This record gives sequence, structure tokens and C-alpha cells, in this order.
Amino acid sequence: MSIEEKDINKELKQIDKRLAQIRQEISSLESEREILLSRKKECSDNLKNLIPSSSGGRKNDLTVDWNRTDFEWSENARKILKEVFKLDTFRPLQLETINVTLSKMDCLVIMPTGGGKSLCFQLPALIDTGVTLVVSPLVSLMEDQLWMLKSLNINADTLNGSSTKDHVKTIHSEMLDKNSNLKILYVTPEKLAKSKIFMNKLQKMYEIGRFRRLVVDEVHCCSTYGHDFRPDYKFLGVMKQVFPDICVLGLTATATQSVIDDIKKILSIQKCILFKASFNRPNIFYEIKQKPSNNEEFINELAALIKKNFPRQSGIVYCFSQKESEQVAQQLSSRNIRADCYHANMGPNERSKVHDKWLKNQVHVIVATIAFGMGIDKQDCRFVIHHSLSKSLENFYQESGRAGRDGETAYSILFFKFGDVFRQSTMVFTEQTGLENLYSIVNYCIDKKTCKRKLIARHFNDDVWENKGECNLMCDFCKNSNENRIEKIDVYKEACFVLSLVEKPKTDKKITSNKLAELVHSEIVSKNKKSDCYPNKLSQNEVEKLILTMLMNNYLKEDFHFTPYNTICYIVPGPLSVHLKNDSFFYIDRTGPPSDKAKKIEKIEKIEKIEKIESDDTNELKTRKRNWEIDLSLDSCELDFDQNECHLPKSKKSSVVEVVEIDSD
Ligand SMILES: Nc1ncnc2c1ncn2[C@@H]1O[C@H](COP(=O)(O)OP(=O)(O)OP(=O)(O)O)[C@@H](O)[C@H]1O
Repeated sequence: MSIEEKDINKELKQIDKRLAQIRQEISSLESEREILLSRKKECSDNLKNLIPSSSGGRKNDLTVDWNRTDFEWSENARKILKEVFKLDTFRPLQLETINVTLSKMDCLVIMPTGGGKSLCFQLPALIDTGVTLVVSPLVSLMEDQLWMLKSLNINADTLNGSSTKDHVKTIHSEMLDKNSNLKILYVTPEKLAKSKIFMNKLQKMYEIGRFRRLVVDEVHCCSTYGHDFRPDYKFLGVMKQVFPDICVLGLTATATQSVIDDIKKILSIQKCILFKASFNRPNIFYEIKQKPSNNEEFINELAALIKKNFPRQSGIVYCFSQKESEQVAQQLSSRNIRADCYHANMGPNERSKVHDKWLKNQVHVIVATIAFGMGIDKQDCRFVIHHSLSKSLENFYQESGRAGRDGETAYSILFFKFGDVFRQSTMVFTEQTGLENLYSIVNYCIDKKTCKRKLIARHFNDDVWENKGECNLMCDFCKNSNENRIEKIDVYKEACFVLSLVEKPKTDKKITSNKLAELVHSEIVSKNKKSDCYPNKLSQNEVEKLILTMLMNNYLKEDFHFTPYNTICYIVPGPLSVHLKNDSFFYIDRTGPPSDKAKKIEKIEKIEKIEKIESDDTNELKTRKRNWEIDLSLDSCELDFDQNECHLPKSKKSSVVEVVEIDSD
């Protein structure tokens, strides 16, 4: 080959190489463009919410107009609240919603679980003449509400798949009878979508002016972006076309902007008044725990946790699959915990039997899949433990929100492990925003430098909560922030090594997440034996965190392959991987040793207290000895040995004070 030919070939190779780089850059720029466009949309939506609306009130400040008590129905509403519902005051946004819907305007209400959404349509139904139609996704939900309404002497009924012919006939005639006292009619979305006869009756009810209001409970079920999409909810889109004069009231506890936008579009209520309550559940303590990789060890830890922290207290353990829920229920039972499982594959009778036993405290723990969901209203559920990762932060919020509905302190504990991310991703990757949603909960689990409440608030765009809401040491980050020192470590070298492994795997075979973590960790250990090549000395957990952080940042990507038996997920370079090479740093957080301040905790004093107490039956004085371990590193703790507790002044309620009763009789 001539020198000239060699030069041309060399140049061709260089051009090809550069073209390949440009292709990658274009693809990464395109991904970045997507991310920026979506962020731009979010920002302009937020901006729109801040701009004064034409009605004069500010959109974010609608409560100013709608919490008035001088509407023509105001006096009656307060009377009904007290006399019929036996309640003293409205909860946040209840009065506003009632006023909007009685003004015949469309309204969308987003309130956390247990916030009191039902009253927002039940009370107006009693003020208006005519019938309020409530679309509700579950028969059990409707039945619970009917039972409650009947106990308050409110005339309500339901039509669903199991209604008898006679019952259907009675309801149809009540719908059209001006003298009937039927106030609320519950139906499933299927009934609306599939029964032409029912739609016909509704049409007639509308024509005679008895169709007052359409209430869509759990309205997020309309949206494919939501976590409970129900195809028949889509049918509700026709309601505004067929009944243009009725007002719509949508209620949900799901609040992401994309779901809200979607609901408005589907129901044709773009101009509705939107009320969004704060999502903060101040009484829930949020905690993430590392899940042991050995199953036996994990179950022992789980059982010990339940026995020690929640003896005789109701709770739920959420599992990944039906099989897992059966196994865990059995494993907890064999460790003397009254546990029963609940999942969609069990018959309706069996399910309601388990639910009933739990409600009556005959079962201590329900071990369930997400089938144990909507309509769970046990006020004193004290803990929700996630045995496995939820599908999204939204699912997690709903699931953990089933604890502490009575307002008393309750606990949300999520056991997290690297492998669970990929188990979940193979299930959700086919959903429209499945992976994006999954990464929101992964971020919640691996972020060790932010208050858990703040992370949830940010996800729900809950500005009020994020800026003003105090956590009051009710999450593991805030509680331990004195004890743990979080440091940022630069793992650029390790990140480049991760990328090199997935760019060209040694065996030409693609790499799974577990294999990748294993290879990276063993490389760090073996290189460090010869020379201190990787001074960060990342642990296995930290390597896993590095991989997840790279995944969240689009430096890595999951690549799914179907086999005849299952779906396999490999790790490949992500759309922004080329940027890593241009950067010179990549940080992850490391939980460091306790700070000096926190070390004081170890300064524990033991106190023995002998006291005389009166025996209940004989009135004789008897002696009782109690031992306490108290951290007295904070000066002047006033200790008050009253009853069975040792009280500290409120001002001393700091995470570095621990009071433990170690023995009493
Ligand atoms: N104004 C009020 N004052 C006191 N208690 C109330 C008030 N409004 C509702 N409640 C009570 O709060 C509890 C939860 O109400 P409700 O079932 O309507 O909540 P929800 O928002 O529909 O929750 P979920 O989304 O979980 O169904 C009920 O026991 C209800 O009686």
C-alpha cells in the first residue's frame, strides 16, 4: 500500500471515529434536550399557578375567596356538619371545596389519604335537591361508605355488577322520582361505561333536573401516568359532552403535575378550580433500612423489629409479589407473629375475611401486595413496613400513608437493597413512565443527605410543605443528623471504571447489575492490595450506590431482554455517558463516623430508682425498683419519674438524648 493510500485510510479511520463520537454526542444532546423540555414544561406550569387569574383571586391563593362563610348555604352547611355528621370543624380545604361545588363549578381536589375527601361531596349532596352520582373504583369502598352513611341516616345506594334485578329497578325508578329522598348514588366506572340502560336513565334524570353533580373518587384512575390506571375511567370523558350542565368534582390523593394535567384533559375540566392540600403527614416517621442479602437473616430482623417496636400494634408489611407475601406471612407466623397474607389471587371472601380479622385485631400484621390498597381505613394502623421496594414514590406515599390515620405517631420503614431495584424495573419498564417513577423511589432510598419529608414534598411539587414544613425529627435523616456525618467523596475514577466495564465487557457478554457491582468491588479490593489505587476503598454497598447514582444521572442505562422464561436487565452506557469523560469528578455521599458532638451519646449514666407505690387491691405500700439508662450529656435535664415514663423538658427533645427504661416491675 502506497504512503498516500495509508494516509487516506488513516484519515478515513479518524473521520469514522469522530463521526461515531458525534453520533453519541447527538444522542446524548437529544436526551438532555428531552430532560430540559420536560423541566421547562414543569417550570412554566408552576409559573402559571403563580400568575393572577382573571377572576381577580390568585390561583394559588384560592382559599382566600372560597373559605367564606356568607354563601346562601353556609349556615345550613355548618348545621349539617354538626347535626348529621357530628363533626365540629372543617378540615383544611373541605369548606373551600364544598363552596366551589355548591357554586356549580368544576373542582379538582388533591388531599392526602385520610384527609377527609368524602365529606366534600357527602355534605353538598344533603344541601342540594336531586342526586349526586359518585363514581368509585371499588365495590368494597362503596360499601364502607354506604355503611357509614346509613349509620348517619343519609339516603344513599349503589349500583354495581352484583346488584339484583329488583334492586336495579328500584334505583332506576328512584332516580326519576322527584319525591324520592335518594341523595347519593355510587356506581363503578364499569357500570357507566357498559350499561346503556343506566346511561339512558341518567339522561332522563338530567333532563328533569335531578342530576346534580358528578363526583369522581380516586380520579387519578383516569390517567395512564397514575399508579392505578383503570381503562373504564376513560369513559368518563364523555360525561361533560352528554351532560354539559353538571358540575364535576374529582378527588384524589395523587398529585404529580402530569397526572393533574391528564385528568383535566380527560374529564374536559380544564377550567376547574384546583385545590391541593399539603401532603405532609407530620405524625409518620420515615425510615430506610438496609435489607440484608441473606433472606433468613432478613426475616429474623423483620420479626425482631415487629416484636420489639410494635408489640400488639396493627401493621402492614408490603411485599413485591403474591408468592413473596405468602412466604413472608408464613415465616412471620412461624416466629410467633399473628400474620396473614392478602393478595389479588385470593377469592373475595377469603380477602375480606383476612381484612376483617385485621380490623378486629385478631391478626397483628397483614402481609400484602399492593392489592391491599384503596379504602383501607384502619385508624390505628401503627406501622407500614416495605419488605420490598415500591414501584414509585407515589405508590410508596400511598402505601405508607395507611399508617397513623388517627393522627398518632406511626412508622414507615422501607427495607432497601440494590437487587430489588432491578427486580422491580423488569416489571415496570413497559409502562409509560415506569422507569422514571421507579427511579423517584430509588432516589428517595439512596439520598442520605436530605430530609425524607423534603424529598417527598419535592416530588409532589408541594412548595408549602417543602419551604415551611418542619420535620420535627420525624425521619431518619433529621433524627440522626447529629450522629452521622455525611461526607461527599469523589469517585470519578471508580465511575470511569464502571463505565469501561459496560462499554466493552471482557467476555463480549452483556453485564447484569449484580455482576457489575461484584466486578467493580473485587477490582477495587484486588488493586488496593498491590497499591492504594482506589483510596476511597468503597464497600460493596457503596459500589452499588455508585452504580445507582450513575443510573439516575443517565450515565448508565438499563437494557431489557426477553427470554422464554423471564426478562433480563443488563446495564449499558447511558445517554449522558460521554459527559462523564469530559467531567473530572463524580460524587457520592458517604456516611462518616459520628461527629464529636454525637459521640457524647456514649456518655450514659445508669440510674436506679426505688419507689414506694400503693398496691391496687390492698392499698398497702410496696417497693418497686426501676432502672433507667439516660444520656445526661446535655446539662440540666430535668428528669421526672412520673408513671411509667421518664419525662424530659420539651426543649431538650433532641436526638442526642436517649431515655430507655431497661427494667421495671
Ligand atoms: N372535618 C372533619 N373532622 C374530623 N374528622 C373528619 C373530618 N372530615 C373527615 N373526617 C374523618 O377522617 C377520616 C378519613 O376521611 P375520608 O375517608 O373521607 O378520607 P379520604 O381523604 O377519603 O381518605 P382515603 O383517600 O384514604 O380514602 C374519616 O374517619 C372521617 O370521618
